Amino acid sequence: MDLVEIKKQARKDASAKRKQAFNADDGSAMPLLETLFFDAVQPAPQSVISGFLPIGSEVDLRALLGHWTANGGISALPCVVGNDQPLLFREWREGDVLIKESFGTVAPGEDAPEHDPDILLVPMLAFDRAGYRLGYGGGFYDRTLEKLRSKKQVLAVGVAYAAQEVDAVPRDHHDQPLDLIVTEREVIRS
Ligand SMILES: Nc1nc2c(c(=O)[nH]1)N(C=O)[C@@H](CNc1ccc(C(=O)N[C@@H](CCC(=O)O)C(=O)O)cc1)CN2
Ligand SMILES: Nc1ncnc2c1ncn2[C@@H]1O[C@H](COP(=O)(O)OP(=O)(O)OP(=O)(O)O)[C@@H](O)[C@H]1O
Repeated sequence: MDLVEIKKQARKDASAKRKQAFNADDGSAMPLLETLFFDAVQPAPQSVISGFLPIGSEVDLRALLGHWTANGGISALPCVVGNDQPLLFREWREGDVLIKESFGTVAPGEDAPEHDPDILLVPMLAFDRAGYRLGYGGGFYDRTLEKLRSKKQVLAVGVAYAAQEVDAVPRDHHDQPLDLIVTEREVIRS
């Protein structure tokens, strides 16, 4: 099997596992993840934190991002510019109008200020303890982290249910490792 096939199978397995974890969650997972994140990272007040709005069984960061903006911080969401382009990030607070993009995601409109985030909360299907992640396969976060890391210091934080851990994510040369992974159970530093 080549890497593309291996990744495809891994995505299928990971997707099923994530759905299970999502369905088993009694509502306690996100508050636990949020507390672990803020305790571990202690973001400077001026930090821009990017998250994402959940699709399917992804972790739901809305409360975390809402608490950050309620405390005076800036939260941002990813915007897809093109299939082979890095993501852009635009400021967002609860209640702001969102526009539909391809891939079943929504994003802030062009009137929302653009930011290069200092801390990126990164969605994933699966992760391993070395800090590697499996996404949907668009390569969006790999491209985005490569670009941002060449410009400034950023902290890439993978967020997921603990059950999404695997022994080793199949690795490509362009895969950008995460600095930190936070689940409802623990913080993993790679
Ligand atoms: N919530 C969220 N927003 C995000 C991402 C993400 O992974 N999650 N992205 C990360 O790059 C970017 C959008 N890119 C995406 C690329 C592919 C798929 C995708 O393949 N979606 C599945 C449906 C998944 C589901 O419903 O569980 C599909 O279309 O089959 C989604 C987003 C930016 N915004
Ligand atoms: N830095 C990069 N420059 C050019 N192409 C890239 C880069 N990173 C990834 N790609 C391309 O993106 C595609 C998908 O990569 P990969 O399987 O690692 O995605 P993923 O990490 O699962 O997805 P995502 O980051 O969108 O959640 C591959 O075809 C790869 O060639």
